[in-house]
Amino acid sequence: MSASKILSQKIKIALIQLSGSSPDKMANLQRAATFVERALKEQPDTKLVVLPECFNSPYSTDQFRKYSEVINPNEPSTSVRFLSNLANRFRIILVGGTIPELDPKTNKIYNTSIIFNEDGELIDKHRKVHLFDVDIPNGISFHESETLSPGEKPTTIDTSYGKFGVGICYDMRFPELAMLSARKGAFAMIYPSAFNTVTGPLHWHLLARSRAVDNQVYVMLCSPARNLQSSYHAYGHSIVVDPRGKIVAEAGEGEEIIYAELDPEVIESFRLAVPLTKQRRFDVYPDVNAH
Ligand SMILES: NC(=O)CCC(=O)C(=O)O
Repeated sequence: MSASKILSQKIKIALIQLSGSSPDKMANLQRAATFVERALKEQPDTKLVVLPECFNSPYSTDQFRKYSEVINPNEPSTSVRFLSNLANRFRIILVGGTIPELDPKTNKIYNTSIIFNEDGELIDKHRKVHLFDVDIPNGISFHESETLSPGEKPTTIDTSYGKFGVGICYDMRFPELAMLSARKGAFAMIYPSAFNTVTGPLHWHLLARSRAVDNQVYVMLCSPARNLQSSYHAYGHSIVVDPRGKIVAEAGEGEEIIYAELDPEVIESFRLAVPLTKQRRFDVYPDVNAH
């Protein structure tokens, strides 16, 4: 597939690094709306906006069920209705961070990203596939699986600009999701995220740049701002990396919006110069699925 088809035209994007969420869901949604409005005032051509992981609920395993919502496009829940209106009002594609999702059939809870088009339609959702379960001595212990269940499928979204893949935070450690989306022709991987202050300095930039270089796609990681009053200290540093592995925008640790323009020419020229897709040797590694 030619790169001009991968991304049909230049697109301006914004990542909103919101402060770590307060216990008040409605206040968190309103704050997200204020920042989206600010982004569109500062950069009126912005067409795609990303919010962080768990932007309207505490990032805490004992709180996920309490804040969970049933995601049903026919009966929109609080967050779905709010984000749908926001996307429609500003005519943007909105990757609405993540919210805890309750599946009413199974009573399971998922960490789920909901994605809206410019008309405010819920076009897809991604349930976090790889749960953040770690024990780092003298560092951090966190076990999402205490209350969350893992998603069961990769997610690639079709838009008027082309396709992008969605993963959630810890998902970025597993190259397979990005690889699958890239092979379907995605121009970018988007990860609403909330790394912590132990693993963030070690791996955040490395993983963003690796997924970009592996797949020659743009990579966007959107974090909450660091809030030392909350139980979980997010790393911040929301970041946009281009298909060459170059960091084109990066936030600090506080509340901030970062902007970037994704350019099909950057994808096309780098793929021509370093033609990885043509050079793959599935004859040498036939166990790796070519599709
Ligand atoms: N919210 C998460 O998935 C955190 C992932 C993380 O911090 C990591 O090191 O991986």
